[in-house]
Amino acid sequence: MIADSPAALPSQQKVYDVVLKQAALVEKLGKLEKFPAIPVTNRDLLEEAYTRCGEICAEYAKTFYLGTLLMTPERRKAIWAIYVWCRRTDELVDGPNAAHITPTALDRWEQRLEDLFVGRPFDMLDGALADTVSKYPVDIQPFRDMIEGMRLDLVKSRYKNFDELYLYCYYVAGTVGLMSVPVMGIAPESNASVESVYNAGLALGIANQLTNILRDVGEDAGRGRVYLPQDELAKFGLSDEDIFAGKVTNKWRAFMKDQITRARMFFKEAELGVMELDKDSRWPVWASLLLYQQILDSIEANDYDNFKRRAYVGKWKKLVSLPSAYVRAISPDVSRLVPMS
Ligand SMILES: CC(C)=CCC/C(C)=C/CC/C(C)=C/CC/C(C)=C/[C@@H]1[C@@H](COP(=O)(O)OP(=O)(O)O)[C@]1(C)CC/C=C(\C)CC/C=C(\C)CCC=C(C)C
Ligand SMILES: [Mn+2]
Repeated sequence: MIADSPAALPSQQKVYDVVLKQAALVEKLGKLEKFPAIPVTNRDLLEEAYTRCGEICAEYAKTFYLGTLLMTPERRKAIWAIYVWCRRTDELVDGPNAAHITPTALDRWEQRLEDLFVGRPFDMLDGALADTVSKYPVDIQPFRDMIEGMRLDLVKSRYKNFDELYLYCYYVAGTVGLMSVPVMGIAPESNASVESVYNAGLALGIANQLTNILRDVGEDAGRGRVYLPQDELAKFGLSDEDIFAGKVTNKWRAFMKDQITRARMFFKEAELGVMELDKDSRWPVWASLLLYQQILDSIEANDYDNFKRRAYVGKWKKLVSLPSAYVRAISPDVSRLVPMS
């Protein structure tokens, strides 16, 4: 779905405005070139902060961490800093202290974000991100929007239709694409428009989150949450009761097939953008794309039982995906985005 087409959902149009703003920022600053870093008084402390970000990343997301090792040292550190901020944001509503998190706590977290963007970090991990955002054309809006997604999680547990769900997925995951593209960089030889590459990054985030949602249906239901479009459930003769009953029926299989098809469409949209990224950033992105897509295959292999069985990608499959991602990353004949006229 082209986000600026008349058929696009209202939330897709709203998110596309953010994409255009991000792309304009890059064009204003030159094609993803650095702008002057804020002065750092203690370089050792900053290096220590980045190292800690790398350690956290390795602890929580081993495969992804391995992928980042192929990026240039500067870019890898920046991606780690962004990863850690996202992880900490998600932990606020999903971590051990989640029960104590109030909208006020999220307001305070947002204030810290505003401060770090003007060079006043609260702690050393914020310091790493402050340094990153001063070096790359990363805008604050996707970060604010991710916090907005966490706010939504505090008050909302049902989604009327895909329009509402799309906006949620943008907030918690599409934003990650918009934060990462300016660091990963667009290949100097790319003819694609900046906004089309951002759009592909956004699509990868949406695809990943839709996949997460489909994998975690049973787990989320256990917490009273249904991240599935209510109108689409109804179309297949299903309701919340069926989700809580957790029985795999033919209606459920048919519904799931539809949802998986949509997630795959977003992956396809994302694939077009990967080859436009800077050469050394492509491999980790391909790796994450291939790994996440395999979760969808695994849901199918489980005969759509995402109530009691958790779809996962085994160690060997993960390992095999890495060289396959590498081959894609270096092969020039993968379909590319067409330049905008
Ligand atoms: C052109 C092109 C294709 C560029 C690629 C752009 C790019 C790098 C996109 C990344 C997309 C991505 C990895 C999105 C993350 C989506 C995600 C799974 C979000 C999760 C949200 C909350 O969901 P939930 O609570 O339901 O999930 P859990 O049960 O908690 O798992 C998140 C957990 C939000 C927090 C996100 C992160 C911690 C991931 C941050 C990742 C990065 C900054 C690095 C991305 C880089 C690469 C190379 C993949
Ligand atoms: Mn989470």
